[in-house]
Amino acid sequence: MSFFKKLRDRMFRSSDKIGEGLEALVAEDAAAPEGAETGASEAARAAEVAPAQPPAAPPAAPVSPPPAMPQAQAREAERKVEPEAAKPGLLGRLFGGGGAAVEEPRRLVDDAMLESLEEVLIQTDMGVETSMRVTANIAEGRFGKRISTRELKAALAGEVARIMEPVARPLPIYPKRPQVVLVVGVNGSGKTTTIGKLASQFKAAGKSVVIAAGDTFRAAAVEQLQVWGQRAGVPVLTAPEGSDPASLAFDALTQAQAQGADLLLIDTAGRLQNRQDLMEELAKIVRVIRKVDATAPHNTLLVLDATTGQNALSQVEIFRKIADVTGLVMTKLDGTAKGGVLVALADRFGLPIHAIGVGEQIDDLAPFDPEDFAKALVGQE
Ligand SMILES: Nc1nc2c(ncn2[C@@H]2O[C@H](COP(=O)(O)OP(=O)(O)OP(=O)(O)O)[C@@H](O)[C@H]2O)c(=O)[nH]1
Repeated sequence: MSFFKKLRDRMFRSSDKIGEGLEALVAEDAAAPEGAETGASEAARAAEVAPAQPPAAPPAAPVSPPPAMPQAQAREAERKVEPEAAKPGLLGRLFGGGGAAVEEPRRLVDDAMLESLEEVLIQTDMGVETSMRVTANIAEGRFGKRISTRELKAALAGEVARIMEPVARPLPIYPKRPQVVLVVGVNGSGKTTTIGKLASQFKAAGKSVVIAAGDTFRAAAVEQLQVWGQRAGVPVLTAPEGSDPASLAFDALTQAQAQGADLLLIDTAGRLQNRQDLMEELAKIVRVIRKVDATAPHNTLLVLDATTGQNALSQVEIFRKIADVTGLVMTKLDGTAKGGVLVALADRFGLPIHAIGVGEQIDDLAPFDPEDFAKALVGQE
């Protein structure tokens, strides 16, 4: 299965939420009583969009309404189109061509519609600021026109992809051996799983990988890494429970160097309850590994759990203060209604998003593709 298909299938809750929200938003207007929303200011705004459009005279021929037409006028034109659309010719019906004449429901892009759109986006955890910016961009050039769900989804996917494009960068691979990747993030965000997946994928790509189980406070995390290591055929260096993670990182880097390994992945603890301790622990790991290689760590990956929604934003803020975060991995995009938080993250911090996780298996981690993500997020086929 392609990763896009998997992403689209598994991001069902986000896509459902946005997709259904957009359909409801368009349908709302289609179901509204004729002319109900046609206020003076709206007509004026619509006229502003298309100053050359004569405001009152309906078109003589039954053609589709020009998009910038005031609402009442547009509806009038639509009514004239309907009888044609409802009666496809015999040949058309025989060969299934009749369906093409069925008009898609459309909604006027006005203030009320844009407000509803903003709400739909906020519900997916895109955040207020980003939702407002995206909505404003959607409005540009479309205000006063009538838009279908399909067009709205395409426009939205385009906007999301545009925001995400600059941050979509795979984990950079340097000629430096071993390349040291420090992996940070709160407990349960998916650090261990991500390290396991990365190790397996790099190993499968022919790289030699070493893992350091630096969360020495959680025996379960160490065991989990050992399982991943066995599965991937990658050595996992461990230390006794409660011992100094910096000392383990030092040993691991020395060993990785001696082995001529390509990549050293260092897991870390994620206890944010005591931020000061964690800060000191991470700073010490960095200090100590720099005794072996002054340029290490070459990447500091922050692993974020998509299901935490807006909380991911504050985690980035905190971890940027305690570690020199160079890139993000977003896990658990499967089964969350909060996938929009990735857009907020990109918009707010501009940190590279290296990979996304959509499940617990090795191949459920893939480089971040902005267009696939945007399409999956808005439920576009
Ligand atoms: N559905 C889903 N589950 C995931 C994904 N990534 C990780 N998980 C699960 O999330 C849970 C926590 O993942 P861990 O990798 O243990 O997280 P951690 O950050 O290492 O947590 P600690 O070991 O407590 O520090 C596990 O049950 C994983 O299987 C993902 O992309 N999708």
